[in-house]
Order: sequence, then C-alpha cells, then structure tokens
Amino acid sequence: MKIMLKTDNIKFSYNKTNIIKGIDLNIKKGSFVGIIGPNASGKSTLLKNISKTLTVDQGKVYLDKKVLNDYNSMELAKKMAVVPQNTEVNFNFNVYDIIMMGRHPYQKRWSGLKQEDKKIVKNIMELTDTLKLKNKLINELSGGERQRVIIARALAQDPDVLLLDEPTSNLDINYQGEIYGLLKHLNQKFNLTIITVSHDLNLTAQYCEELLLLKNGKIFAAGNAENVLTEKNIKRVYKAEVLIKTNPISGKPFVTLIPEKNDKYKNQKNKDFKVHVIAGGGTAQKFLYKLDNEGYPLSIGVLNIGDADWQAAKELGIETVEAPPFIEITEKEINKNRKLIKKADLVILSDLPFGHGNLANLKILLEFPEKKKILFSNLNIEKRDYIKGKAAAIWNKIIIEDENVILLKEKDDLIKKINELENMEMER
Ligand SMILES: Nc1ncnc2c1ncn2[C@@H]1O[C@H](COP(=O)(O)OP(=O)(O)OP(=O)(O)O)[C@@H](O)[C@H]1O
Repeated sequence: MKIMLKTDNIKFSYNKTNIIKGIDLNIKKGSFVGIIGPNASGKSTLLKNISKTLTVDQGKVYLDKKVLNDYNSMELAKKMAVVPQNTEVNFNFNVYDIIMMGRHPYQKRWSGLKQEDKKIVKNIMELTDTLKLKNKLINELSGGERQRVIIARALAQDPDVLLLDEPTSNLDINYQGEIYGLLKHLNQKFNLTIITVSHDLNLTAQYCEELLLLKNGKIFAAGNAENVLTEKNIKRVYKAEVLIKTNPISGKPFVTLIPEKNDKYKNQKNKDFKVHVIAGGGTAQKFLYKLDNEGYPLSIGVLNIGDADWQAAKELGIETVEAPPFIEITEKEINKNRKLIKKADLVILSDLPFGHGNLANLKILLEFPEKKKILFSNLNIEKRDYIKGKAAAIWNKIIIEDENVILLKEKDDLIKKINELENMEMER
C-alpha cells in the first residue's frame, strides 16, 4: 500500500532541549492515525515537524515520496492541511470568508472566486454544520463553533493529508462524536489520510485504526487500539491506573480511570485489619468502595467473571479469586479462597443468592469456626436458596453453632461494626 507520510529517525530540539528523540513513521495513504501520549510527550511538536511548521534538526520527512522541505507553501497547502491546537484567528473575518481562505492555494493571482470554489465551500459548510454561522464574525463564535470553522477551512484546501491537534478539545459530547464521525466519513469516502493528536483515549480507540503512543519524545507503542491501550502501557506511560473494558457496541477497548487508585490526596489509612468478602450478584459493590475508602486491606472470592461485584473489585484493585460464570466453582478456586480467608481477620458474607455453582462459597465458612464473621441477614436465606434448602441448612448450622458470627441487618452499619471489631482486636 502507498505510503503517504514517512519519517526517518527525526529529531527536534527547542533551545537545545531534545523533544523528539528519533521517530520513524510510515503512514499509509487513507489511514486514520491517532497520536496519544501524556502532556509534554511531544505530540504537538511531532505534528509541527511533519507539517513543516517546525523543521526537523535531524532525519527526514517525506510527503508522498517527496522531501517535505522541497514543497513550496502553495504546493504543500494543496497536499496537507493542519488544524492547530490554538484556533484563535487574529483578524475578525466572517465565517464564510475564513472557510473560503482554504481555497487560496487554488486561486490564481487577481482572479476572483470561481464558481467551483463556492460550490466546494458550500458543501463543506454543510458537512461541518457551519452554514448557519456563515455571516457571523469568527471572534463572536463559541470555542466549539470556531473549531468546526477551522476544520472546515482545512477541508476546503482539499488536502490528501489532514493533521489535527486535539480537534475536539473545545467540543461538547455531541460535536465530539460528530467531528470524529465526519473525519471517519472523509477517511472512508475520499481516502483522506488523517492524523489526529488527542487526549481522548476512547474517541481515538473508537475511530482511529492505528494508534501511536508517545512517551518522552519516542514511540512507546504502535498498532491497533487493542494492542496499544493496555492497562500496562497506560500505567507505564501515563502513570495512571485504569481499567480497560470492551465497548459492547464497537468491540473497541474502553478506558476508565480508577479514581480511587489515582487520588494522591486521598487519606491513605492503610489499616492492618484484613477483610475477606464473599459476595456475588452486585450485593457487595457499594460497601466494597466504602471499605476500600476506609483503608481496609480487602480480598474477595470466589466471584464470577463479569459479575457486578467482580467489576467493582477490579476497579478497586482488590485481590480476587475469580471463576468463569455458569459453571460450578472448582476445587482449585475454592482452595485459593481458603488461603485468603486464612489470612483475613474478618470474613463478610453478603446477602447473595446461592445455587449449585456457588454453594462452596457458603460451605467454606464451616471450616473457619474461629474466624470472626459478619453475615448479612436482611434478606431471608430461604428466599436466596435456589437449591431446595441446601443453602439454608448450611446457613442455619453456621448461625447456630458458630460463636463468631455477627448477624447484621443493615449494610450501612457495616463500617461501624468493623471499627468495633478492629478496636477489640487491637485491645487483645
Ligand atoms: N515553543 C517552545 N519553546 C520551548 N519549548 C517548547 C515549545 N513548545 C513546546 N515546548 C516543550 O516541548 C515539550 C513537548 O511539548 P508538546 O507541546 O509537543 O507536547 P504535547 O505532548 O503536545 O503536550 P500536551 O499534551 O500538553 O499538549 C514540552 O516540554 C514543552 O514545554
């Protein structure tokens, strides 16, 4: 496939500070590439290097096989258009005139606007939803409106390559989707090569077929969204803890920040009282967040993968024994759970329903009569027993015979109760 833009080991410094530290790009014609990376990793500088806004110190940039520096400005403007990060315009022209400026490389000196230019601009204004702004002055527009006008002006250049630096940073959620939808449309219909810089990992994952993850002036990872947007890569590059799920509609990765793990200002209590939770079906998710927030070291199991409690445990980074859904928990998983219970100072049994698949999660409590336990008793066990009284029989045995059981009706009382137990433990 034809290479539209290529760089060979390019380097660039601002005042002797090396910013771009050797980058090789091979961008195919008609591709849609997203450059991502943390603040100051060099994304905008790279974009400026490949658009001749800044000339590289070392290495070469080729646009359609020709060295970038050999293009004159008019030739380059017909081939490549740039939507910069800062879309402020110095002169207060109206929207129509601003977009028409994009036709400038095609106009001969002294010849006025051609019918064709007018037609192209009108089409682009329709595509970008800027027609209604036609007579407004550019400096009277909102940030988002101005951004769409600047994108329209770039499209009016009818380029082969479109470079955009954070094209949706000023846009509301509706226009974010619309602009990326428009870019995808132009990419697919007209084979326009598009390179965007963005901080929006999810929009990039959704629309760009290739991602370049920059770290400190170098490419850290490149490829499709599934390979680039991994929890490990994001932790290494952004130093952020995220959870990557799959967008159920597009099948693309979806990145969620885990606030609890990234909050430097959070009161880190780091208690020394270990709590193991047995739950399922989303019966524990609320109190898991509360316990984590209180600083209790937590473990949980055995949970079905995909269950709401499993999701919460993952988000909080809790040590979890997990099992595939719809099949009975195996001896191996039970054993892992056993080990975690052994290490815990307290076990909490949530008011989960029991079936054949998870009965082992209840039975295991019989093995630990000496361990402090909190059992939620608000929901009658008979109502949660889907195996003809088997679960109820075990539950009743535990609450009758086990002296370390505390029955709790209200989940809201949980923290208070645990604090009491923790204090008793410390006094011993
Ligand atoms: N004109 C300049 N003069 C000197 N240093 C600059 C200049 N422009 C950028 N830098 C520095 O170069 C580094 C890379 O900046 P750049 O704007 O390329 O990063 P970025 O990845 O686009 O960041 P952001 O995500 O914050 O927009 C930063 O440390 C920045 O301070």
